[in-house]
Parts: sequence; C-alpha cells; structure tokens
Amino acid sequence: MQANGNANQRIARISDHLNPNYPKMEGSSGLQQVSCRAKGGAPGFKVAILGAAGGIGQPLAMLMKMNPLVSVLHLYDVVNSPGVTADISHMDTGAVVRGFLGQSQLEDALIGMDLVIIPAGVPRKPGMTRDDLFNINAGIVKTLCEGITKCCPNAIVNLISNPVNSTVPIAAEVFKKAGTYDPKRLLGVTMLDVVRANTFVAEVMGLDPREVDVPVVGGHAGVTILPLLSQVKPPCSFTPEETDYLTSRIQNGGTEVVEAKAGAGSATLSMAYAAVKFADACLQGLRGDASVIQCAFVASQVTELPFFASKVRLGRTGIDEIYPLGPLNEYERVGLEKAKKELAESIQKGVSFIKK
Ligand SMILES: NC(=O)c1ccc[n+]([C@@H]2O[C@H](COP(=O)([O-])OP(=O)(O)OC[C@H]3O[C@@H](n4cnc5c(N)ncnc54)[C@H](O)[C@@H]3O)[C@@H](O)[C@H]2O)c1
Ligand SMILES: O=C(O)C[C@H](O)C(=O)O
Repeated sequence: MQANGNANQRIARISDHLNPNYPKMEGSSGLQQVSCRAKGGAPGFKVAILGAAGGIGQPLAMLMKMNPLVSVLHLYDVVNSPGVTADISHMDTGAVVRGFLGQSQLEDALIGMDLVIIPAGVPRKPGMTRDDLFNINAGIVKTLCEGITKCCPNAIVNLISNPVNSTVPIAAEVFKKAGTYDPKRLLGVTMLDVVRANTFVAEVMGLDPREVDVPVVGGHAGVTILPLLSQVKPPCSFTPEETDYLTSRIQNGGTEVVEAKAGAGSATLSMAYAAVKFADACLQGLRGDASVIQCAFVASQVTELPFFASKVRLGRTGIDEIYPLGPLNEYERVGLEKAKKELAESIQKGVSFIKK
C-alpha cells in the first residue's frame, strides 16, 4: 500500500527513537513496538520532573503531559519511573515522554531541560513538622541540584521538596559552589498556600475561588506562611474572628491534610494542581508573556532575610521583578515578625548544611 511504502525504513523501535536510555520494562506485554512516526521537535519547552513516581510526581506528570507549552517531558525517579512513564506516554497529547530510573540516569534526564520541577523526598506523617524531613530531604535535594549544575545550569528550578524554607537555601549553596547560581532561576514553590488561601477565603465570603487572589508571603511552614488578607482581591473586609480563622487554617492547611491521610502522606493532588499552575506561569514567562505574576520563595531583598516569599513577575530568564509587600495592617506586621524569626533559622540551617 502506498501509505506503507518503505515501511521497513520507517520502522524503528519507539523506545530507541525517543531515547536510547529509555528504561527497559521487564515483564511488559512483549508486544513489539514498531512503526514510529513520532514527530520530534514540536515547539515548546523541555521539562523534567525529579521524583516523578511519587504521590505528587504522578499527577504532576499527568498534568504536565496535558500542558500545551511542554514539548518534552522527562520523568526521573529512583523507583517505578518506567511504569509511570509507560502509562503517561499513552496519553494523546503533544509532549514526548521519556523515563529515567536511578542515579545513573539522572544526568540524561536533565540534559537540555528548560524547567526542572523537584517533588523528590519524603513527606510528613502526623505529629511531624516539615523540619523533621530535613535530614533525609536535604541530601536528596543536594544530589539533584548537583546534577542540575552539570547538565542544565540555565534551567528554571521549581523546588517543592520540604522543608522548602531550608531546601531552597541548600539549592542556592550547591549552585554557588559550582559557580552556576542565578537567583532569578531558583524558585521555592509556595503556590499551594495561595491555592488554599483563595479557596478558604472564597468559602468564608461566599465567592467563586477562581475570582479570589490572596497574596501569601514569608515561607512555607507554620507561622512563616503569612496570608495578607488586607490585600485580598476583590477587596474583602474580615471580622477579627474571620481573620484569625483564615490565617490559622491557611497556616495549618498542610497539617490538616497530613492528619486526614493518617500516616499515608501529605497533600499530593492539590499540590500537583498547584505545582502545575506555578510551572505553567514559569513557562508563560519563558515564552515572553507579559504580566505573569505569582508568589514564590526566592532570594530577595524585600526584607532583611536572604530568602522570602512574595509576589514575583516571571519572564524569559526567570524572575524579572520581586514586588514589595505593600501596606500591612497591625495583625500582619505582628505575623511578619514571627515569620521572620522562624525563617531566619530555617534558612541558616539550609546554608550550613552545604557550607559545613
Ligand atoms: N512545597 C509544597 O507546598 C509541598 C506540598 C506537598 C508536599 N511537599 C513535599 O514534597 C515532597 C514529596 O511529597 P510526596 O507526597 O510526593 O512524597 P512521596 O514519598 O509520595 O514521593 C516522593 C518521591 O520521591 C522519590 N525520591 C526519593 N529520593 C529520590 C531521589 N534521590 N531522586 C529522585 N527521586 C527520589 C521517591 O522514590 C518517591 O517516588 C515531600 O518532601 C513533601 O513534604 C511540598
Ligand atoms: O504539609 C506538608 O507536609 C506538605 C506540604 O508542605 C503542604 O503544605 O501540604
């Protein structure tokens, strides 16, 4: 048949065509993978997810596969990435998906990436603080960031692994040590705090959450999560009881999920949603869209601390502008002082982990 003329020349194993390092999947159906006419080079960005087989990683991978701004999606983990990759690669969306398994494939996963999203690491169980995760996650983040310095030093990095207040300073120190640090490209993901704040404020005020915008500044743990309810859009006026309730619920949203999951981990689905919302903003910025603004935990001069979460404008090279906090009311000024005290210690802990 005409359409199949020279078929033998076109036939290639899909795995070889897409990536010679694609993990072999032992015990798979045994069907021969043939007839590859996959389109390479579609316009879009190359994105890697490190920790792609985890509770956040899997739905995040699925949602990024659905993102039209993504042309290539690399899924890396130390376990189970072949299965997740096989599964997600069957989705009929544009991005080409490739899987990478284990430390020996980290560099292949990272070469040429525009955006690296990191949800690798252990989650909390009831009774733990995010800081209790430091001992395990600090080392994981260090290793992954060392890979980034070697293979894609110009990539935008979205760091999700907790404790974010310490892992972002760890990443910065790793990049500094390697001489590749660009503070405009390293962003701690605090988007879930904003997502929660929008939802909880909408509930209290009887609004559609999609129309609510709450700036959440500071960091990503307990009192360091500081919602600026005086700056909510559309403008809202809260009673003191509502302010207390909302501030506490936003600050403890993560714990609310950890307790509800009763030992089975922390927020994964809402986090994947928030991570994709944030990653999409980063990609829109890279594409050159105007006025892409989100909150993130970044190197900052907004306060005397070296890192702080506030609204940032995203552009072609990462962060284009960091916005000041704006006018705070007395309740928020008190909250800010508490947040800064805890943040200073968490930041120092991260810096010392690399410098020691
Ligand atoms: N920033 C936030 O708002 C936010 C929200 C929710 C969770 N988190 C954090 O995200 C992290 C992941 O949470 P989860 O629920 O997906 O956990 P999970 O245990 O379900 O998944 C973590 C994944 O990381 C992988 N991993 C472990 N070591 C690795 C390494 N060296 N390289 C690559 N991958 C590695 C694991 O194999 C696993 O698949 C936790 O630290 C959690 O506290 C942050
Ligand atoms: O609470 C956690 O440990 C996970 C995450 O930081 C969250 O806010 O849901």
